[in-house]
Amino acid sequence: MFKPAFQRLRDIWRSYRHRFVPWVVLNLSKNEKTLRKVTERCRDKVVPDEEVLQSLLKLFSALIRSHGADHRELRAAHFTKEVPCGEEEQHAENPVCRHDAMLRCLGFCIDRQPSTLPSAGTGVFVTKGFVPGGATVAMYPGTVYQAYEPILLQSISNPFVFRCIDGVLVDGKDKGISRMVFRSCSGRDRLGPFMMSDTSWLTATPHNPLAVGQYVNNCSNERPANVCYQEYDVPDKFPIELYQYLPNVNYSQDTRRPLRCVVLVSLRDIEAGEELFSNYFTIVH
Ligand SMILES: C[S@@+](CC[C@H](N)C(=O)[O-])C[C@H]1O[C@@H](n2cnc3c(N)ncnc32)[C@H](O)[C@@H]1O
Repeated sequence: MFKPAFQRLRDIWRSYRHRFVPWVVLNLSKNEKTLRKVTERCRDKVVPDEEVLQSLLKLFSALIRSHGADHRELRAAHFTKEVPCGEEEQHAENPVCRHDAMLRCLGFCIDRQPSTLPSAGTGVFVTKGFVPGGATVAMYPGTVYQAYEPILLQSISNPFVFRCIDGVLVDGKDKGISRMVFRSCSGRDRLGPFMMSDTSWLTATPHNPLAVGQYVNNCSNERPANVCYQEYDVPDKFPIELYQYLPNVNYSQDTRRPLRCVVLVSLRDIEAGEELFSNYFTIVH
């Protein structure tokens, strides 16, 4: 009698698609109507991986072009003494340029701002343009831990640990030990001149403007979800020079599987000024 009940409980717990423990445990009962139910794991993807890939390639290629163009323009200006020495790097890292690239390529901009929900801290908003349904709106940055890898220290009081459907964890906290781990793994994986991940999501001005998905707040009965999480494994054909914009890195160098990223996809059209809300609880039957 006891065993089947226990097993049922264990199965329900394991079937939670995404868990931000312990916030989920404390808040699930208040927001039961917001549970997202999916009948099969493979049906959970709102858009095909190829569409996610095309959006990322479009944005990252524009970012790399605008970065190069900034450098060229500034170098020229520098020679004609229009730009004082030392400002070149500053301009090339200009967030306005990156947001322009995003607006041109994807048709919208997103950014962090204080949430519209009381006591929910920071949230993510569409600040310009228009997001059509089915668009890749944001990325969830962080260190990727396989299900069997230890994360105990990093997970203590950490509301940014995201659990994928297969038990892979992504630690998106930009402070403390989580920050140190990300920076160290990112430095380790550098391939000659190529950076294999982007550490700038740890700052207020990420080079990849999509990499703020860890700040998206949970929906409520009054504020339904307008985005959802979707796993995305980086394919072999991903251009090596564009890895520098990926905000994820494997905790272990020996991981023998494609790099796991998590993207947020829009569930409907979203207008400028709207806050993004995801669903922290999804049950896969
Ligand atoms: C992944 S973080 C999201 C970013 C967070 N808003 C911040 O400023 O750090 C998850 C935490 O955000 C807060 N949060 C998310 N959704 C919320 C909601 N609907 N109402 C209140 N707090 C929320 C909770 O504190 C939760 O532990």
